Amino acid sequence: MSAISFQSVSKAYPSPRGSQSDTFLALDRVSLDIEPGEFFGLLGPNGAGKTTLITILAGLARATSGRVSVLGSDVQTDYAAARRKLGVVPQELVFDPFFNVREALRFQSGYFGVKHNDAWIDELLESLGLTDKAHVNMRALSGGMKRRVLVGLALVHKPPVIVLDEPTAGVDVELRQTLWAFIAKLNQQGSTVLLTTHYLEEAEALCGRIAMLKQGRVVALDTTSALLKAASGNVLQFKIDSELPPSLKVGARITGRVVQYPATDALAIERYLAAAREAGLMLQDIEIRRADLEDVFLEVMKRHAPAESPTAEVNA
Ligand SMILES: Nc1ncnc2c1ncn2[C@@H]1O[C@H](COP(=O)(O)OP(=O)(O)OP(=O)(O)O)[C@@H](O)[C@H]1O
Repeated sequence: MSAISFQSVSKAYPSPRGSQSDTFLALDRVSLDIEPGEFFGLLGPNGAGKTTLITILAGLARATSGRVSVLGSDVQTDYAAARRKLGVVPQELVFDPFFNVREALRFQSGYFGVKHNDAWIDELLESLGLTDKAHVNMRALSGGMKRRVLVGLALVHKPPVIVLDEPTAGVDVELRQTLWAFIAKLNQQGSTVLLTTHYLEEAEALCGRIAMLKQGRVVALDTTSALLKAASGNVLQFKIDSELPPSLKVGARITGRVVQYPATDALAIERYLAAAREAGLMLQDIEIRRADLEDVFLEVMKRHAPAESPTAEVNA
């Protein structure tokens, strides 16, 4: 039985541009099965549909069509069972301003019907670096601290499946490390983790398997190592003070002074460098590195070049 199963999930919203009968497909027949114990990454550019998929998984929105289940419990027809198996760390900082941290955790525990949970709550506070904030009102916490509490709230009922929607957005390096150490430990102990993030180095380090979404469709799905292997191979990287001639811009990614040129083989790199020399360019800090997940991501997104926004009629 899958830990999380999305079967041909579509979500249509009223089209922002069109007439009333037009719909905009935020998700287009997404099918994914995440196995128990996996650390799974869901990646995609802004607006790809990641949060929509997680919102449907959490039972907070209805899919227009398709089925979603958590460890065999359908999120619509068996909502309470599915919800109990799931711990969701939402992207937005939502919290009750009247509680202090410990009270919020106790309240959430009660919501899931878990009694005498103080030992686990203490462990959560400790693991998330919140012990000295236990009696601080939620209103008085910094953004990063609130995010730690959100993680605690999601885990308070010891769910076997943990969903993290951009948990490290706006979070300092220290908390990221604490958070990942804790989540990795829970994963090693058997929890399934579904993570969305824009920090691709985090996804590369943590996730065993990755799906990439674009415009509501799954455009890549494989193990992280297979995705990395299938990538171009190497990236030539250098800095430059002048403008690149148009011929050298083809296939290159330019960020300020830094130019990155993904290449399948050494010959392509040699050719590029020779052309740069011929053009009289002064390249600085030249290095050749292995393609990383960010290179793979950009390559996949480019391969699935922008299409018209998908519009379709989907049966409710
Ligand atoms: N309630 C809504 N009504 C209409 N359109 C919506 C609604 N919620 C999301 N959308 C649209 O659906 C698409 C997918 O949005 P979603 O938030 O799922 O993307 P995302 O991949 O999570 O993006 P991000 O990385 O920016 O968080 C976007 O085009 C968004 O504008």
